[in-house]
Amino acid sequence: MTAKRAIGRHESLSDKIHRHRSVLLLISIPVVLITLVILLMPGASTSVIEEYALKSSEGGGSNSRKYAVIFDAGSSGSRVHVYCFDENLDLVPLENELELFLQLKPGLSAYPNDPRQSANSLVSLLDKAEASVPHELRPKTPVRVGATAGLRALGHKASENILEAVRELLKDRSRLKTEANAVTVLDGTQEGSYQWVTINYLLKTLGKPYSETVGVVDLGGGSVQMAYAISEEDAATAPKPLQGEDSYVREMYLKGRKYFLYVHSYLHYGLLAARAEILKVSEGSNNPCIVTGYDGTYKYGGKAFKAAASSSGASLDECRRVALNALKVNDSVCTHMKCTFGGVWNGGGGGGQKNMFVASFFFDRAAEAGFVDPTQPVATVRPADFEKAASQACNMKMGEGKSKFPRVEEDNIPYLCLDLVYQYTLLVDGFGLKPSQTITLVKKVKYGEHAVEAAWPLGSAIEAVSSL
Ligand SMILES: O=c1[nH]cnc2c1ncn2[C@@H]1O[C@H](COP(=O)(O)OP(=O)(O)O)[C@@H](O)[C@H]1O
Ligand SMILES: [Ca+2]
Repeated sequence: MTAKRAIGRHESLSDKIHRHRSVLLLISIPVVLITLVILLMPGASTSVIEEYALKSSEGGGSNSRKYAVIFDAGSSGSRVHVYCFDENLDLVPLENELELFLQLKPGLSAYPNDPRQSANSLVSLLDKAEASVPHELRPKTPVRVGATAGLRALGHKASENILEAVRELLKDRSRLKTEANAVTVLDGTQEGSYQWVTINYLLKTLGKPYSETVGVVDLGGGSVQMAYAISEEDAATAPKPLQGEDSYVREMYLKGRKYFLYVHSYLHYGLLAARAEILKVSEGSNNPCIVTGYDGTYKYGGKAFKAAASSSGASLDECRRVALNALKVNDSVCTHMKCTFGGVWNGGGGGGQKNMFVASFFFDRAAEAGFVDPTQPVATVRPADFEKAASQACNMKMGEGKSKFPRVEEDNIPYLCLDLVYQYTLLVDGFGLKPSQTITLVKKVKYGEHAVEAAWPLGSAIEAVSSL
């Protein structure tokens, strides 16, 4: 042992290398090989650097992230959307999705005489929305509450009391930033133009010529909106709105381009409100739109309407006549070049109306009627598909509803003929689309790998963060 140690003490470096040459060879071969591969592969080493640079700018970029919390106080329910934008105003995922989206029923207008209770119905949405915004960004994050047809129909006093209670709730319970006018009843023009911005933003058509943008129709419960971009010349000759009506054209500056947007909202012509309008036409007697065998009452906006099938059953043709009557297509004066219905200017058509993205109840009823797949975000259909489904629904008896239309909700069975006839009539006789024209029914729009709700709050969020 001692001898060996003595030898070791006097061993030179070259002796050591010689003695361990096989081990050193074993280690050095892979190291040399890896180095060679890195040096020979073009761009390999720079891609490592780029990836790092990307990561570090993402880290720094999170300071320039902007969140927005938008409440959609709709007539049939309340919803909240939380979005996060980067410095280029692109949507950035929050956890796994591009937005936080939560909803509940009923809407604020279900509590017309109790503003506090109405406002408190938003508490669970508010708490979850606020929790999804990073702590330090909350005081900088705008929160907006936009109420639509439900509060519009309640009238100024009752809706203002509810909105005041909502303002109080936000002040007491939340650290989010409430700008002046953050809690309001949206006018129909705002609602329609936000919807147009949402869809065109998600389709990445903003910034392109107006004829490459798409038009939108949004069929809510209480109101329906149509919006599409028109040429500057057409905008210049737009008729003046009637007394008390919103202007027909809005100018918007988006992604470096000026757009002239034709937009109109029809209060009382959302799907649930239109049922009442159609039942009013038959004034307390039987109605040819009600499914054969049904005898009941339809409640809407605090009023009750007789909803009873006629003894001969529902009829597509007769229901069409009643729907045309309710829309006042033929018996209202059109003082403009061309009207939709109720004496409203139709916007003149053109390239911005070529592709129509039709949302909300159009998608939902088409899915319940079975001609659209509810698991897909969009579907291409024709107005004629609504008529075809209507003819089946108008020919069935109440008891056949579940087997003929397995996806229809129980409460909607008596009104399926009415709803589908109304939707067809609104598109074709109201908005003047051809029965054979293809339209896109839309629930969500794909944006990169994700899909985002096709609803007006994104348009409002973009406006809110653009001014920060
Ligand atoms: O964010 C959304 N995503 C998907 N569908 C929505 C969204 N918001 C509203 N809708 C659709 O609109 C329908 C009701 O409209 P809403 O309650 O908003 O009436 P309103 O717009 O006339 O006030 C819902 O049944 C639903 O189909
Ligand atoms: Ca709505």
